Amino acid sequence: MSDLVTHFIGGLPVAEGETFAGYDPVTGREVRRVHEADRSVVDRAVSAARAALPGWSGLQAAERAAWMRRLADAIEERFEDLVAAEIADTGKSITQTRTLDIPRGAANFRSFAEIAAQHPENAFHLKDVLSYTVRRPLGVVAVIVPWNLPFLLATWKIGPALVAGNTVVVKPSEHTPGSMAVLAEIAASIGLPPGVLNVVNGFGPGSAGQFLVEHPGVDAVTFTGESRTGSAIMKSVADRVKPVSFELGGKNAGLVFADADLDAAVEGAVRSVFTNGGQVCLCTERLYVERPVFGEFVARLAGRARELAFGRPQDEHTTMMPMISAEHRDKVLSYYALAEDEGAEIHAGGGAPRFGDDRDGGYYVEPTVLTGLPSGSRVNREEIFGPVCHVAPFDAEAEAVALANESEYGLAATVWTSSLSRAHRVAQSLEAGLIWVNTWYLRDLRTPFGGVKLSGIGREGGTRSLDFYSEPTTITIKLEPGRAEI
Ligand SMILES: NC(=O)C1=CN([C@@H]2O[C@H](COP(=O)(O)OP(=O)(O)OC[C@H]3O[C@@H](n4cnc5c(N)ncnc54)[C@H](O)[C@@H]3O)[C@@H](O)[C@H]2O)C=CC1
Ligand SMILES: O=C(O)/C=C/C=C(\O)C(=O)O
Repeated sequence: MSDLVTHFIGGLPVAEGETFAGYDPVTGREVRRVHEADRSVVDRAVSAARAALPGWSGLQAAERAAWMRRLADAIEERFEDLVAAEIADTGKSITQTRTLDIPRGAANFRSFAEIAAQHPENAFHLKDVLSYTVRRPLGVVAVIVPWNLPFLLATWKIGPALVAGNTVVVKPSEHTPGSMAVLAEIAASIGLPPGVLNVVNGFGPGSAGQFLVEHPGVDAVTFTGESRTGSAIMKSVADRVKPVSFELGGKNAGLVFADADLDAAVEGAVRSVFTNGGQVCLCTERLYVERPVFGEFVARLAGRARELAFGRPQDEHTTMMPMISAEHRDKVLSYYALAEDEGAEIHAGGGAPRFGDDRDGGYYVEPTVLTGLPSGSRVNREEIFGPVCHVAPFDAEAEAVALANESEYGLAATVWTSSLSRAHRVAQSLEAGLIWVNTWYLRDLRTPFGGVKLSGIGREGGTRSLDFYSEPTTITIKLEPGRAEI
């Protein structure tokens, strides 16, 4: 990827529009310029996707699946370029990028190629009447994604949208255009038909994001990001009643029971609170720990938080990454200050680290462990999206469930216990779309993925993705005259 990022329209790079700066989160230095799409560039991208639609949707599903496998193979051939692009944009550690972000991108294409083969079509044959459904693509799909898992999240939507016969226009986050620029190069290099995958860059409101979702040639919108943004997008597509699939914010709870394997629960909490700098919608920000093990759990979690390593992304031992931007770092630090104002006790972190080198210009914050706040405090209610959690004690299972459910969000939850019946009972009582027991972020791409309440609308994953990205049409044929119509 060069340090000038262009759009990708109709199979070609398009260098149009003003440019804006991109910054290295590790040092805060400007490292790239990105073209911003205005309405006319967005219009060209949507027109290119529209023009490609008949040819692409007219392919046999197996032919589209073969393209998805080719994309996955080509991603693996350009693996290190994608790793470098993702690290340059986000400051993620090389270990995480090599084991999670980029392999998941290839898996997103490969797995939907397989899942498409199993997508159900129904046929009901009553006496003298045959009813069956065929699935048709929605048309041109707008894919709007955030900066925290740029490649993983974009491909999670592009794969099923394409395999279902749609064409797409992707708008990556303004902070992280790099890996989509490499994917565009990959698509061109394998000869993916022009216009099937298009990429436009820019911001959200008043820029490429808003122009894209509002465009009358866009038939559906899939979005991952903040709940408020989901709500804004919903308003802008309401007039045309476009289908939306939203995976939004979270304020995820983790419940640790006294009968849990405490070593596993502490290590699980380290992963679920601090992975990706806490910048994953699935991260745990509220922990509830049964009182007999509360003190030990807090001390051990705080100790592990202090051990996390703020190295350079390229150092394989690095375990803490910077926040994505100066603005987001300031937002996270404002919550650290708010926690103090609200009366929290800080067991680890609470500020920004100093390095004495060029990383002092970057966007780092300390991994932070808090206690002592009431459940109604803002720190316990609002999504912070940083490496921070609040830990509170509980005395009874029902109390723990009630505390976990005391949230406007309902994306994910974790339960740590050695009791099988408690695991099922509690998991079935939690108001969240995704519940992990004695683990966190263990993914099977065939399962439904998404949240309840402010955390989203609909589910993607497995055939649920294909359900969203296609429309069933029911065809009913009267085979014999004389049957009464209903
Ligand atoms: N839960 C989650 O998955 C995520 C939550 N966040 C939270 O959101 C806060 C804001 O971060 P942002 O990057 O601004 O997230 P965001 O949700 O506003 O942006 C995500 C994507 O939506 C686009 N967008 C924004 N407004 C739009 C609009 N009106 N129409 C169409 N596209 C639009 C953006 O350009 C970006 O590509 C963060 O501080 C963080 O707390 C951010 C990223 C992911
Ligand atoms: O699909 C996954 O594995 C992860 C999804 C994570 C998000 O949607 C997020 O952090 O926004």
